[in-house]
Amino acid sequence: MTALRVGVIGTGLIGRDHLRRMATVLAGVSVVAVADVDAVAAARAAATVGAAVHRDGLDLVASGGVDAVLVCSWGGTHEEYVLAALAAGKPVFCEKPLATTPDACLRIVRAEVAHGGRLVQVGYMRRYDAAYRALKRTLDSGAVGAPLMMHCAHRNAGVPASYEPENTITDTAVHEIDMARWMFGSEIAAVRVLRPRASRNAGRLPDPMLLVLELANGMLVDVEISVNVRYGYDIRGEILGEDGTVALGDPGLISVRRSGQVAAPVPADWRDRFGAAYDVELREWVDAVTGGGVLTGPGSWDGYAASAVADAAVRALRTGERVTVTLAERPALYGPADRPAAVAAAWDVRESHDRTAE
Ligand SMILES: NC(=O)c1ccc[n+]([C@@H]2O[C@H](COP(=O)([O-])OP(=O)(O)OC[C@H]3O[C@@H](n4cnc5c(N)ncnc54)[C@H](O)[C@@H]3O)[C@@H](O)[C@H]2O)c1
Ligand SMILES: O[C@H]1[C@H](O)[C@@H](O)[C@H](O)[C@@H](O)[C@H]1O
Repeated sequence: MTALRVGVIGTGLIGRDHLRRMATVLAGVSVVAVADVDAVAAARAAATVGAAVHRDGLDLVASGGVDAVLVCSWGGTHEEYVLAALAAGKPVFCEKPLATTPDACLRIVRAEVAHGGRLVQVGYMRRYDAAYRALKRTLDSGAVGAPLMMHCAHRNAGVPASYEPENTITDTAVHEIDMARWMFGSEIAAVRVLRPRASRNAGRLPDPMLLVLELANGMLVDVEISVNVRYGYDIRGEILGEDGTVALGDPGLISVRRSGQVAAPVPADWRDRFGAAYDVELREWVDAVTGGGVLTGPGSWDGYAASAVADAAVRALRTGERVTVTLAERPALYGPADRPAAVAAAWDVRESHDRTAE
């Protein structure tokens, strides 16, 4: 079998990490081209894998030698490259966010629908993380009963100086927004943002904050966002069900007991915490693209829905009000919204009780 020939646009932190992954971890894929507005960064990254450097991203997408594209540039540039890949009929894996506004995401959704089949996957890697997958398996088995609430924390040791206040939602909380839709098979209907006093490390950022997501199925998901905790990268989640709870475990591989204390390592950053998830994510994407092209990962619709919720949350942050989320009509291409069996069963029972009581 010939290897999938991939071009990577954006050779910053995650672009280089995916480059290394495709060159040294995954089979059946070869990075043949890179592009970056920073020509020095592009040349340096290309040299690590023996890839060609393209003048710009659009030139890379159009290249006959590139079968599929990875978009790892800044969020504001994603739309142009994803639309170009769709126009060329090439599969495209786009790092989150799919685009920076719901309208831009909808333009991608419409272009994909016009193409007539799924070509886009968005880099929401938590869906590939062993711990989140175990959480979902346990939930779907019915072991803790119908879910009522989920408590999450998303803590970054720090963020780049370029981080704008709304990036705490559009770049950071957007992972929990996607995760909640996937975990519970329900859209998010409304959002609120609460803020305690700011951390002395906050600078000009709204740090920390608490998002409260109201799901269409009646659940609440709360998310603490802290982007300057200094001590490491800390991702938490606990689901409260009607019959029990299930939580993400400690990601550290070891714990040390010494001098009357227990110590365990905290991941340094997202590469440390989610490295294995990115491996699975890209392996499944390469397998799907080379094995007939049926993409099952998060797609354009998911990217759009996450962006619509993030947009509402940014308004909630600015106004202090509860903001409802209104989604466009879901095209048939993306199938029916997922409903995990346990959730569907619980709500069907409740609806029939409600009807009996009337
Ligand atoms: N899934 C995750 O957990 C995860 C983790 C990190 C970053 N990301 C996402 O990946 C993207 C990149 O993040 P990063 O941390 O690697 O940023 P980065 O700043 O380290 O790298 C971005 C690169 O894109 C290049 N670039 C900017 N505009 C370009 C353009 N028009 N054409 C080509 N190249 C361009 C920059 O020169 C830079 O080298 C962002 O959308 C970010 O949200 C996702
Ligand atoms: O781009 C990064 C990345 O998406 C990480 O997974 C997230 O924890 C960070 O907050 C964000 O800035």
